[in-house]
Amino acid sequence: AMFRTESVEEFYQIGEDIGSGQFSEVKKVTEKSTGKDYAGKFIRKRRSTASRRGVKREDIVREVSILEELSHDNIISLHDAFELQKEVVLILELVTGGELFHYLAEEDHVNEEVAAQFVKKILEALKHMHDRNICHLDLKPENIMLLNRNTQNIMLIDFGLSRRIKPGEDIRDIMGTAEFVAPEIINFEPLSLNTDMWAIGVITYILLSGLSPFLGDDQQETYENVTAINYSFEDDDFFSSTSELAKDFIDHLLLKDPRKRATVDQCLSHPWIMPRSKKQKVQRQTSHLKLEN
Ligand SMILES: Cc1ccnnc1
Repeated sequence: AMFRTESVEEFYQIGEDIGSGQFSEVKKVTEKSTGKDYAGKFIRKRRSTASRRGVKREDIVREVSILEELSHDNIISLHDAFELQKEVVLILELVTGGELFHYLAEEDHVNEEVAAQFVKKILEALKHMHDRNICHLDLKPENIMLLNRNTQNIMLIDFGLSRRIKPGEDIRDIMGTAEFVAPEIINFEPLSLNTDMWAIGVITYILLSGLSPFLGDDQQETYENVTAINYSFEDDDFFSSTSELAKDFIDHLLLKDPRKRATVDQCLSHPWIMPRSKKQKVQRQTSHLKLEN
């Protein structure tokens, strides 16, 4: 059996809230036998098929089996799992550097050198997944945590929507957060590893400018902006110092046809991520933080 059925409180001391999701709460927990701290993700089980609250047991089993298959420095590791009557508790590696989202809120936008390092780390974690035919399908700043404030070291933390993509199998039913979903998700067309690459384009755009490329006044408007690929770098206040390399990187990801988007390997060898010449390196550095005076 995948889940222990003893009481989690017998083995872990439950601490304070450190995060919450739609149907889950994350609390700091301490393993009694070792004194080590972890993150306990308490996921409410769906009580009946008619209900829309809670998570289907099979979806929790899928998240656990994907977490067990992955092993990478920038992907959260699973230490233990318990099943109680109303909920499942995943004991996850504890990350305390805060969400990339909150870092962005304080930093507004980051200079290209720093942004490129962040994106490279996210791409390395994503490569580990894509090489195993696993796609995340919910990449967004909230699901990316900082290991600590001063490095670009990140951790992917939430695999609730992740799927194994079997060749020929058709996945159409996933719906992540409007700002980050690819056109094929909105149009209920088949999803693929390339669906994650769209989200990398959106996250990079936000890292560089602090703006969300497709965000509208409501979800409907956001969806219209996404399906129309309605984004630009024209807003001079935010992109005047952005390099052509960075714009080229994003333009190869925010493409309607998933097959035309750069793959994770192509992104890792793009000159914005892996500058080949002094000139390309300088291009990345000349974009500077417009320091608010
Ligand atoms: C919120 C969170 C999740 C997983 N690990 N640490 C913190």
